[in-house]
Amino acid sequence: MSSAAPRRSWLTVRAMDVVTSAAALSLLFGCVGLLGLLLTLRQRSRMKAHLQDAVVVITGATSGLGRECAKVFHAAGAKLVLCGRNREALEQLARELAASRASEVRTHTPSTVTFDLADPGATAAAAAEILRCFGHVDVLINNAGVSYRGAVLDTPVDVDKRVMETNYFGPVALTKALLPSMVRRQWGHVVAISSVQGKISVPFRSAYAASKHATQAFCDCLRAELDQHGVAVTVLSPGYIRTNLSLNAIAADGSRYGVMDETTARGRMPADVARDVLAAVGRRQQDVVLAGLAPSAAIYLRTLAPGLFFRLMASRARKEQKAKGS
Ligand SMILES: NC(=O)C1=CN([C@@H]2O[C@H](COP(=O)(O)OP(=O)(O)OC[C@H]3O[C@@H](n4cnc5c(N)ncnc54)[C@H](OP(=O)(O)O)[C@@H]3O)[C@@H](O)[C@H]2O)C=CC1
Ligand SMILES: CCCCCCCCCCCCCCCC(=O)OCC(=O)COP(=O)(O)O
Repeated sequence: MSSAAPRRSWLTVRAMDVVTSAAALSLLFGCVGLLGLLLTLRQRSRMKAHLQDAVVVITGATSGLGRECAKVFHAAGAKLVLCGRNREALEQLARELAASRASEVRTHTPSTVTFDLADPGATAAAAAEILRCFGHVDVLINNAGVSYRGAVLDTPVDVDKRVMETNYFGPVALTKALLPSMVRRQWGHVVAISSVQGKISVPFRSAYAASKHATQAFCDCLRAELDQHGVAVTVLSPGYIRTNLSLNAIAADGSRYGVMDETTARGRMPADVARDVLAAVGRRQQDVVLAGLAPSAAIYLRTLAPGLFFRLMASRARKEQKAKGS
């Protein structure tokens, strides 16, 4: 007599195995997808919570990237302290932002603090004034900066110092003046608007590239030291942006360069870069390059094949020198 239990063929058993495995895999992928979605949603809501009502200080808010950062952080609900040298331009921007109704979130009337980052005597008083605006600082965005155009051979060291004062020593002094209050609260965020030229140096930008490399190095040390105090550090390294940077650049003889370079004119719109800055700050990212393929590849080339990178830069220097001569 044969058994009552139905006998399954080998093929049926394999097919059932495959179906079971596929179902398990789908469930697994589904769970991973759902987890990813939940994490993204949590990150977004944290990002919003992080910036809503956060006190955000922006240096160099009078023009270019700083001005656009002011707009996007204001629209995200941040309490802004706008810094710069031109009081009237800062107050005008604060009035414009206060009057704008382009946000769904609760917004705040910005405060302004006027000071020159290149004046070492001004920083302590400026930091105290910044702290008085809203009582503390959550995010310091060191954005103000000046570029430089010239050959090392033609440039007196005074010019190097001026660039370093604005791009490096000023922001370092301001950061140090605001850090104790962040450490006391075990919360804060220092952001540096560096440049692709903080990672690679291109000819005829010695003072500028040096100031941005110094910024990167300072921030990398700062990040390591302040992690234990709840203070985050973000270095953003943009490529060319369509601003007044080249117009305002310091020439080798110390004068204003005063030319809108083609590279600058063809750069990204500052409003787009500002949105990337907002996202990186919201996520408390550590190091972000905001540049296209060629500059990003050049950064890797500098590390992986330095000899080749240096040859390319030397040839670029010869070409530029020749073009200037003709
Ligand atoms: N444009 C570009 O291609 C790129 C720019 N960056 C960086 O972006 C940042 C912003 O520059 P960007 O918007 O392009 O250029 P802008 O020249 O348009 O803006 C520079 C800002 O810095 C301020 N500033 C300059 N010197 C001082 C100082 N001594 N004290 C206080 N504030 C000062 C200016 O204020 P004031 O009105 O008083 O002059 C201005 O608000 C800079 O750090 C720059 O290096 C990085 C990569 C590419
Ligand atoms: C494996 C292939 C590698 C290809 C490498 C090609 C090398 C290309 C060189 C690219 C140099 C990019 C320089 C970018 C500079 C830049 O974006 O700077 C941003 C600024 O801060 C602009 O300031 P500036 O005052 O110089 O206008």
